Amino acid sequence: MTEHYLNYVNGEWRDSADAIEIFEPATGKSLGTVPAMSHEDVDYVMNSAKKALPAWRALSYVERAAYLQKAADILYRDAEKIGSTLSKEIAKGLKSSIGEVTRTAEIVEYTAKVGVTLDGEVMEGGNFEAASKNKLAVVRREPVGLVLAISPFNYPVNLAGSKIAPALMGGNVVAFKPPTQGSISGLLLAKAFAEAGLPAGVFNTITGRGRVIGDYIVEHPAVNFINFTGSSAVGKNIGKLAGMRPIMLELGGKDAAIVLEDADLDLTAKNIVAGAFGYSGQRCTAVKRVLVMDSVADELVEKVTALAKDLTVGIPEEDADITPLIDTKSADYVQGLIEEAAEKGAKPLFDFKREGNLIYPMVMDQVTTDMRLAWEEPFGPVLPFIRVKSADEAVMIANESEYGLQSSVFSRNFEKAFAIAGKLEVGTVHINNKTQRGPDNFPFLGVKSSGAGVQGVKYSIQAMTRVKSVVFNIED
Ligand SMILES: NC(=O)C1=CN([C@@H]2O[C@H](COP(=O)(O)OP(=O)(O)OC[C@H]3O[C@@H](n4cnc5c(N)ncnc54)[C@H](OP(=O)(O)O)[C@@H]3O)[C@@H](O)[C@H]2O)C=CC1
Ligand SMILES: O=C(O)[C@H](O)COP(=O)(O)O
Repeated sequence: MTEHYLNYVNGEWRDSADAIEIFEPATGKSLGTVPAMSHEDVDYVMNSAKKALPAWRALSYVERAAYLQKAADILYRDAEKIGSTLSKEIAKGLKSSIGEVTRTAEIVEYTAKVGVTLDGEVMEGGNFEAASKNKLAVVRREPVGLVLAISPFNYPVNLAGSKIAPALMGGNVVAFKPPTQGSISGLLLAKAFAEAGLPAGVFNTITGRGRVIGDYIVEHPAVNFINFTGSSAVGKNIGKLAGMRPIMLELGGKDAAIVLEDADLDLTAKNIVAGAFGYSGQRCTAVKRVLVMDSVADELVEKVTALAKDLTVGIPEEDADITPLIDTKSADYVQGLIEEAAEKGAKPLFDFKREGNLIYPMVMDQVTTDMRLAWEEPFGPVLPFIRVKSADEAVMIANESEYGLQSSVFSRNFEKAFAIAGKLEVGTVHINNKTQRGPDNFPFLGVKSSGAGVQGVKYSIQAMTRVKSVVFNIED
């Protein structure tokens, strides 16, 4: 018998009339069931959260930080337990899954530390005009209210913690909807917050299929801020439904690694392989295309292929580098991109191999801009090489993407790399390193179809709070 997990609402574990069964992607075995919340269940979550808001926002920063520190300690303690379920639920290598939980604990702990240093300010009207010299503004940050946090399947715990902790630190109450494939792990994360003793209603969970309850929770009038990570399609829909309410969207990407003639090719190859194939390419920040100068393309392709050949393929428990993709639809999509590119003349450097949803790593050379693989996000273990004649051509192709999450530039010429970084339409450029979100105190954002708003501990707290000024008019 597998376990039936419950939602955490208003300080209690609650069931719903319907349930969803969660299966392990790697084995097809049942991992347990979670409630499928109805609209009435959702209303109860939102009402409970709203009731808890006044007392929570009235607490001092140090009091809220103490709750977060407790939650972080519990997450450190339970990292292996939560990580082993997470590994099964989303077919992520066991070590990386435990690492995801530990990284979440680190974010929660750091949020508690940074939160207590964020001060308001006092402003003098006389700095603008002499006539206002008697006006003094006390500018402080206030919570936005009820934050709806929605995380994706590939980081169900970490991309939840990185929203929940800054929201709570800012004095907000939270309704957290984990991805369905990842909801058991999301509810285990909730257990840590529950054990930390947060007052009832401050933190709540909502499980249910996004396509069934997604629009309802997003449009819910009680919600004041939507903090979402996931696909661009769902994100754009949320943007439309949000109306005047502020949002944070972290969406898809097609991150390019631009490799110049003078790059250290060993370092470049190592970074490209780690960046492209980590968690089988199911990362928004994965290296999703290489734009390499013709003159060094052969050598780089050879080095990348040699490293990719050594990637281990298998099941998450064995910590294989490449594990089965999250579902059949995703695996079919990746296969379709590979086949279309091959039909149009791209050169697969390995034999295509697929067992169920397990796709073996694939490197494709001679990919050109008429192929879908040059533009679409596979979210799987396939790495296209596009050969270019100049840095300008690389920048042009990089910027033609509908996405704008991150890019890498590999070069020994720092000035040249810096100049290229300035031309790339993305949120972050990494010089001589793979694209990646962390360290988690850095700003993390996407432009164009890759998102809206800025994440990163301090930035997330700022995004989910707003300034309020009280102006004193002082008699002479
Ligand atoms: N830029 C970034 O930081 C990141 C971006 N991503 C992107 O996310 C995608 C993969 O994640 P995936 O989970 O498949 O993305 P989805 O967009 O399918 O789902 C993300 C979350 O949204 C929920 N959801 C689905 N439909 C709705 C709706 N109508 N309204 C509200 N919520 C809804 C899902 O629930 P349910 O599971 O129940 O459907 C899930 O919790 C990739 O495109 C990837 O690039 C991923 C991680 C980081
Ligand atoms: O979901 C994603 O892919 C993450 O936001 C990327 O995080 P990472 O670069 O740390 O894997």
